[in-house]
Amino acid sequence: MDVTPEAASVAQSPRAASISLEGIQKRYPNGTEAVRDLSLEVRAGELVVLIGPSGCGKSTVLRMINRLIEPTAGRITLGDEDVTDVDPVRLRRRIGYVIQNVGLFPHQTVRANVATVPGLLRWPKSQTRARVDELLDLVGLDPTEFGGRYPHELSGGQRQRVGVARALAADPVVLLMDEPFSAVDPIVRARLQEEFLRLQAEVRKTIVLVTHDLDEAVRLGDRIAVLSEGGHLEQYDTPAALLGAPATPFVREFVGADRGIRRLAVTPLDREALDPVPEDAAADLPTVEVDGSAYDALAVLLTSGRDRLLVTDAGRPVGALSRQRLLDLGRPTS
Ligand SMILES: Nc1ncnc2c1ncn2[C@@H]1O[C@H](COP(=O)(O)OP(=O)(O)OP(=O)(O)O)[C@@H](O)[C@H]1O
Repeated sequence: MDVTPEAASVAQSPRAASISLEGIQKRYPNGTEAVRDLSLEVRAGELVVLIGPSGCGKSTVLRMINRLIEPTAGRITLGDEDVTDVDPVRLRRRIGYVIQNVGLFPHQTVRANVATVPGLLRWPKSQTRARVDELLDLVGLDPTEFGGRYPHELSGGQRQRVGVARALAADPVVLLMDEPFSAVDPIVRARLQEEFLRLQAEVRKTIVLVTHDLDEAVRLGDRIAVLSEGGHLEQYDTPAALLGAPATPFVREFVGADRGIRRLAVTPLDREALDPVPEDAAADLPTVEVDGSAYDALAVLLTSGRDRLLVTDAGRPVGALSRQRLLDLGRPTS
């Protein structure tokens, strides 16, 4: 039987649903047209980032997906189900929601916070307890050490992890995240992002994440939707395509003059593009592992002051890369 890549990804993640927005509009009662006419498809198991300037309608879009806000026109479907046909409270139990500063219940322990939705769904106590422990482990918090603490007894990063665990508790088909990592300092943020990518590789949820931070979008997104005022979709593409070929002047300006550097971070070291291992000088060249990015290779070159490096696979040389070749990788195509 032939299986399309999309069907295969659904098969591997039966608990993730695709999302489809068709001609969505939101006009607030005061007349503000926050979103004029937006159509967007998110595949099951995909992590899509919404990015754009302040006020362009990102949060409005996110909150229409779980019906915290009702669209004034258009259709939103999860899998093959129209969300307007579903009771909003039931809908929200199938959609995890993580917001900036997390919104944990301050007078409840970490365990009780994570158990919120299983509690509403009246899961048996033993099942809830097992699920809560499993999730705390999954987000890197030891349940024995942290389960009984209150939110004010945690660091910002730990609170953020509890927020993610809580959102995943009832195995939602979709996870919506609004600036989830913006309340922590840059170092914690980078670590949370890395952990989050590992977590996503394991749980493979359909995720829509809103951020202001282009580096975060490039690091996390399978695809990035760049929005301008009124929720207008300027470009919807992979990070490499977005940085390599901005589709409109707005996107070009938004991704900035340093997009070449950013692009290196999402450019893999293509084995086909490597020069042969030089027989004479290989021993004293600096090295980078082949599963790193072109950015990693550039960092090695800059630190070493050399103009060529050796690319290795588990320590064994597989090719060489010159500085010029490396810089060409970051050159935008338009
Ligand atoms: N309840 C509301 N009533 C009226 N206008 C609103 C309401 N909520 C948001 N808006 C307006 O809708 C537009 C989009 O707001 P939204 O919060 O979706 O933008 P955003 O892109 O998420 O912004 P930010 O990045 O600053 O969080 C803005 O002009 C905002 O002022």
